[in-house]
Amino acid sequence: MKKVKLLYNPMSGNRRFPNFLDDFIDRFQRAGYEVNVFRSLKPGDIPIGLENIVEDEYDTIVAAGGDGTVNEVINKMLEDNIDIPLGIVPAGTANDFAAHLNMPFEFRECFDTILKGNIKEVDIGKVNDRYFINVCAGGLLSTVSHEIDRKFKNTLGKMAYYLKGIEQLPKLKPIPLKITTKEEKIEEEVYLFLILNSQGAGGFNKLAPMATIDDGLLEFVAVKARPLHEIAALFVKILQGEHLNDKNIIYLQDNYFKVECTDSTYDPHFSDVDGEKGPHLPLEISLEPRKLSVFANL
Ligand SMILES: Nc1ncnc2c1ncn2[C@@H]1O[C@H](COP(=O)(O)OP(=O)(O)OP(=O)(O)O)[C@@H](O)[C@H]1O
Repeated sequence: MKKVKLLYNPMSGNRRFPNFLDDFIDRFQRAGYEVNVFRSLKPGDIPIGLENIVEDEYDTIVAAGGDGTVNEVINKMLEDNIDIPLGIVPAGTANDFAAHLNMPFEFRECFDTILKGNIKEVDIGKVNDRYFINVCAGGLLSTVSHEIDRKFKNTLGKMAYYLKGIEQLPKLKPIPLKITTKEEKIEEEVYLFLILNSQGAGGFNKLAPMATIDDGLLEFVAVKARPLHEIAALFVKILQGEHLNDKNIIYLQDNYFKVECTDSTYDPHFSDVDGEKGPHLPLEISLEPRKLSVFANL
């Protein structure tokens, strides 16, 4: 008999996933699977659900939650060399990575998509010693996801990110950055920078319209620190995915970036990694090509 391990975060998104547990078990059992379920009881629990997995014990792992939950799952899988295809159920708020894989947002349809078994090998980013699936960011807006009250996020969904973002605009503070890739070195003051594996983050789904998750490249997008009236129009362009040629944008593609703050007195806050708090600058970011097998609807 085949075996599937489901790990779910009951607090992700609008908390609806637990209502679909019976549907999940029903569909997988009918497809000939024995189902093993792990419920994350508290923040940081997810890796426990993948402890001591024996090689060949499972045929499929399914993670139901947002990007933060998926991040915890893939970190544990890659650290422990668990080479089992991963299905992602977009039960979070933004679900940027699942959106890029075109996974259906209706849960039952998503279960069926996983059962269809279309597997894709995807690139995985690494920031310092942690893996990320989707994004590593810093500056304005990147702390939004850490500051949003969970209730606010659960009720308002993606809108919560936008509202919190607007609330942060008056706090705009440039970060003096040095960005080093294999090819070039750039020094520039920026308000925000993102290093993306897929096309979007935080529900902005066209931040890096050229990105694909198996091209061996990460996309660096930064907004230069300029007076607000100069960059106001840029935000509309960003929503439409038409910002890459704008003079106030830095856009790079590479598989390695070093991001440093050039002013030692400046506190660059924390970075954001897949919507959760990440390390302080400096950041050393690399890409591991086609490192993980995931179920996709592409
Ligand atoms: N039982 C739990 N109760 C509260 N928080 C949890 C629990 N299990 C995991 N977490 C925490 O939830 C966070 C991840 O949330 P997740 O990203 O899945 O949902 P989201 O924030 O709603 O969605 P998205 O990241 O797509 O916007 C992680 O910080 C994780 O440690």
